[in-house]
Amino acid sequence: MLSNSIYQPQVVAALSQFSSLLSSARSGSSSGTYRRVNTQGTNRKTKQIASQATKETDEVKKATEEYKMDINDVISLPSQINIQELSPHMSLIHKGCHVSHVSTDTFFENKSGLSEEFVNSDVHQEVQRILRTEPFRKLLKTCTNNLYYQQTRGFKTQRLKSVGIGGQKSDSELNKFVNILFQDKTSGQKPVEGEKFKAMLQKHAGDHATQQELKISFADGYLARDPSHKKHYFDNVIQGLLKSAVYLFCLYVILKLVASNLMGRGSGVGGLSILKQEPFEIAPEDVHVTFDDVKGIDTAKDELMEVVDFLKDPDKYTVLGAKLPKGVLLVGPPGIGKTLLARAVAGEAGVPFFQCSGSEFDEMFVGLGAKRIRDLFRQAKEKGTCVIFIDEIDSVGAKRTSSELHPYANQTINQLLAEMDGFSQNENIIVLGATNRIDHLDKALRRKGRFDVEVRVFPPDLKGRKDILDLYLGKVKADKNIKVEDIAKGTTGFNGADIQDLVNQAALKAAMEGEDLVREKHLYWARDKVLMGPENKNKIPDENTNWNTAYHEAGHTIVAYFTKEATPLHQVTIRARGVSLGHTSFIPDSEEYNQTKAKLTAEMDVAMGGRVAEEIIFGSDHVTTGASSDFQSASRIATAMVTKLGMSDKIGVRVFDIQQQDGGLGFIMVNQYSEAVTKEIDSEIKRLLQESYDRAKKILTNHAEQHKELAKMLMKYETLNKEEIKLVIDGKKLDKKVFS
Ligand SMILES: Nc1ncnc2c1ncn2[C@@H]1O[C@H](COP(=O)(O)OP(=O)(O)OP(=O)(O)O)[C@@H](O)[C@H]1O
Ligand SMILES: [Zn+2]
Repeated sequence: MLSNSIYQPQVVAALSQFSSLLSSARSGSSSGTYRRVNTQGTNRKTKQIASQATKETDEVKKATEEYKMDINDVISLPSQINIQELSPHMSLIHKGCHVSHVSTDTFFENKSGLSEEFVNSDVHQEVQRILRTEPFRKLLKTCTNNLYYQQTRGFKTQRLKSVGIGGQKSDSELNKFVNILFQDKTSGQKPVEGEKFKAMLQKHAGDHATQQELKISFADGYLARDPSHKKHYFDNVIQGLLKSAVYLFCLYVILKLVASNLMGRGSGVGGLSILKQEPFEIAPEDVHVTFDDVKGIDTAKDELMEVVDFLKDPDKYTVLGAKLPKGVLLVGPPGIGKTLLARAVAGEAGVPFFQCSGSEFDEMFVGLGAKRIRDLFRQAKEKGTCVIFIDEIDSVGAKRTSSELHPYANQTINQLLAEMDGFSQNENIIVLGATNRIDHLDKALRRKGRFDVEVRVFPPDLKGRKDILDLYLGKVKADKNIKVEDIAKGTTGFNGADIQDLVNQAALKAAMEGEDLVREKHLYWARDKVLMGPENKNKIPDENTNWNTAYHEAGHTIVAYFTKEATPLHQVTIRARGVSLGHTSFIPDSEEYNQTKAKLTAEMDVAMGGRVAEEIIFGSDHVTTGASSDFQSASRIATAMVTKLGMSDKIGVRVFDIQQQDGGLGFIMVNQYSEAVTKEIDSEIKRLLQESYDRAKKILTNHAEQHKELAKMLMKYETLNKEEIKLVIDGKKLDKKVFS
């Protein structure tokens, strides 16, 4: 890619890890309370909210695009009003949030208040009725949110506050406006002021901007009359007041606690009854998850089978005197399904489930973390047989500290150890702990009788990803012809949460396109989005940049096409996405568990293709900065080949622990080794990169015509799939629908 283009497994893995990190950060529970979990998972909730938000903006966008209303329609609105016609009004209002309003007083002299007759008139009633209907209010909410947003940003604060939805006009002004426009229908009079309004518009014929503002004012007038907006506004006020009250209360509690600690009263726990929180338990009937819902991590599932069996029939084990582990550690990166597994254990066994997160035991106050642990285990013990799940156990069970600064940090962990030691024979409690940093855990936690079993959860392999895809595609309306295996091949490094997200994104896209089924193209689209961020709607407006991108990407493509060991091409595009201007993507034929020297070399050659192409076409003075990430990945491969993988004959198989102090940019810092060795390593890396560059150059020189043709086609069609790439390279005619 220009800047980001090549899907390398490592990059994919890093990216997917990053995205699940993000999602777990977003969905992280607030500390201080045991989470009551529903089986949908917290991530799901965040996603729902996110998709809701997209929908609303889209609706507003659509309304904005649809604005085609003739002014005559606006004026006769009261008699033939319907929701479709109102949507454009909303868009006007939406725009109205940004443009400056023209005061209605400027246009109408009549300044009397709203008459009683008018309030009782059919017209008014009808407008009120429609304003209260659901679709309209939904749109309205988006707009009001926008207004409140402006308010919080400090724009026009006072004025907006004084009118709520009404924009910049005061309430009485708007009353007047409505009154002027809609004459009492009962008297049979035509809306005379409507005529005035029309005349006013005609007066400004040709001055589109003023007309627009007039219309905005008009639509505004409608809205200001609906009391429900005020309610919305006051709801916000009330919410604000409530919030302040809560803050004040918290402040009071904290001050009180600090005071009681300072005065040496109580143990520091006694005074905390006010903060006491009962852990939430999830009843067996609420834990709907079973092992069938967990795919792609079969080894971990198998290992936990034993635990389920024990929970189901403890006597079978205890009769023989067999002891099952009290604690099982689930170890693996975020988003891989550890929480899901734990829930499935409880679900399969049909026993109560307690879930909490290690971060909830943070030592806010002396002894509070330990107390929470005690509470949790007390409740669990009352149940007899159950599963306790402690997510992020590293944050409670991190290595104990002897630091003067954290004299109480050990209390929580000691309490946890004591509780686990204290299980008696008839308490069939299994504690599952999840962590992705096992080396951070206190050794004492992993001793016999505590968390002495470790279940490693690995990212799903090809079959695993296919199973997870099947699972989630089964939950949406999907095209039966989707080649799921191909998608699975193209999602190396994705974990369960990523795949769930991918299917969800694809379904959203399909819905947005008005399709009846989720199709393969939506899944690929979603994959690219998950990997590289959202697509830029428009082409980069600069022709030169586009040509540069086209040659650069075509360069990667040609080198990949003519390099035997390179990963097969999937598609090439010059449509910008996230930070990249274009990219070339690849999908391996089969899952790669190991990389050969030839494959790594091919990967470097392909990475070089972009810059080499720029140099050949535009000359060495006109190469761009867009190849930096290509170089970065090539350098990383070369460095690893020389220092870690024994793939340089000159250096041999010795592994060098090189400290890269530049975040892996490839400009390495070598420690501990003699200057001669350092030099040799350096020159080997340089040689590998140079050879790669030369190979790429040779391919592009030999296939100059095809390279140029491919760039041309990219300029024309923006995106080419592997079949189309082949057609172009084979010199066949390519004729496909041109993108807008
Ligand atoms: N193997 C899987 N099979 C099916 N769905 C999965 C799988 N892995 C993850 N998911 C989906 O992703 C969501 C998030 O996964 P989960 O919370 O279990 O991951 P985790 O490993 O516990 O991550 P974290 O460390 O961030 O808590 C799950 O609720 C589930 O919907
Ligand atoms: Zn590139």
